This record gives sequence, C-alpha cells and structure tokens, in this order.
Amino acid sequence: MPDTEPTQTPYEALGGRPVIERIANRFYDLVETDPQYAELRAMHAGDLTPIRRSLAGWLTAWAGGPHDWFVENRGKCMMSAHRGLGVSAQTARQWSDAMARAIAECGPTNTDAGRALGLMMAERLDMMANAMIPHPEETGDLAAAE
Ligand code: HEM
Repeated sequence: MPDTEPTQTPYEALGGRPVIERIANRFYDLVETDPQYAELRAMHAGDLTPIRRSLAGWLTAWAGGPHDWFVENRGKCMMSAHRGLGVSAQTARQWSDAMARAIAECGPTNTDAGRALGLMMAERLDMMANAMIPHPEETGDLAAAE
C-alpha cells in the first residue's frame, strides 16, 4: 500500500458539493440578470430551476465527485446534447464569460492552488463551450465561411 495521501480530486479541492452548487446557481443568476447574457438567456426555458440542478450535478461528476448525474442521465453526452441547440460564437462566449465569473466569485480564492484550479476549470469549460459551436460543414454554411 502506498504510504502517501491519496490525491485530492478537483471536486474535493474545490470544496465539494456546496461550492459546486454555489457556482451553478451564481452562473444562472448572472445569465438571468445581466443583460450582456441576453442572447444566452433567451435560448433557455423560462424556469431555470431544473437546469440549475442539472448543471450542479454534471459539474460534480465532471470534477471527480459522485457520479449520480451520469447514472440518472445514462448515455447522455453533454456535447451531443448541445448539438441541436444552435450554439453560436456569441452565445458560447457569453456562457464561458458567465461561468468564469461564477467560478471566480464562488470557487476557492484563499490559496494559490485554489485560484489556479478555478482558472483551469474555467479554461477547460471554455474549450468545451467553443467545441459546441457547430462547424460550418455541419450547418451547411461552408460556402459562407469561405
Ligand atoms: C462546457 C459547456 C457547457 C456545459 C457544461 C453545459 C451544461 C448544460 C447542462 C448540464 C444542461 C442541462 C442538460 C439536461 O439536464 O438535460 C444544459 C442545457 C442547455 N445548455 Fe448547456 N452547457 C454548456 C454550454 C452551453 C452553451 C455554450 C450554450 C449556449 C450557447 C448552452 C445552452 C444550453 C441550453 C439552451 C440548454 C437547454 C436548457 C433548457 O432547456 O432550458 N450550453 N447545458
């Protein structure tokens, strides 16, 4: 048996479920109230309660916490789930911006490692959001993109 402490998951280093829930709720509070995210808000259902819960569950599993979200949503792929939603460069940027703010406000800020983890999370999520923008080949806009 190794005599070192097991490595913390990002979920644990963040502060676990309470911190993830604060991030998800702050994210949707910003999307709901800040006019700079109006286009992103308009894409969503009127009641954001279910998606607040879903995002917290997904982030929990993604960061290495309990996998309940994946058990409840067996076979669901976050990338495929967004394919038909009409994500654009503008709305992907709004998503990433609101998420970076939510993480900066609610994630760990008291240590360098905590701040670095928050920045890394925001960066990875931004990469995912950008990858959700359909390629011109998928939308049939190839000629327009050339
Ligand atoms: C890393 C990037 C993203 C993550 C982790 C994420 C996460 C989620 C989650 C967990 C759901 C709920 C799925 C469900 O419960 O079935 C969802 C739905 C949705 N997402 Fe995302 N999302 C991301 C990026 C985006 C972007 C870039 C946009 C728009 C530009 C977007 C727009 C939507 C919309 C419109 C819904 C459906 C909401 C509704 O029905 O009210 N998402 N997303």
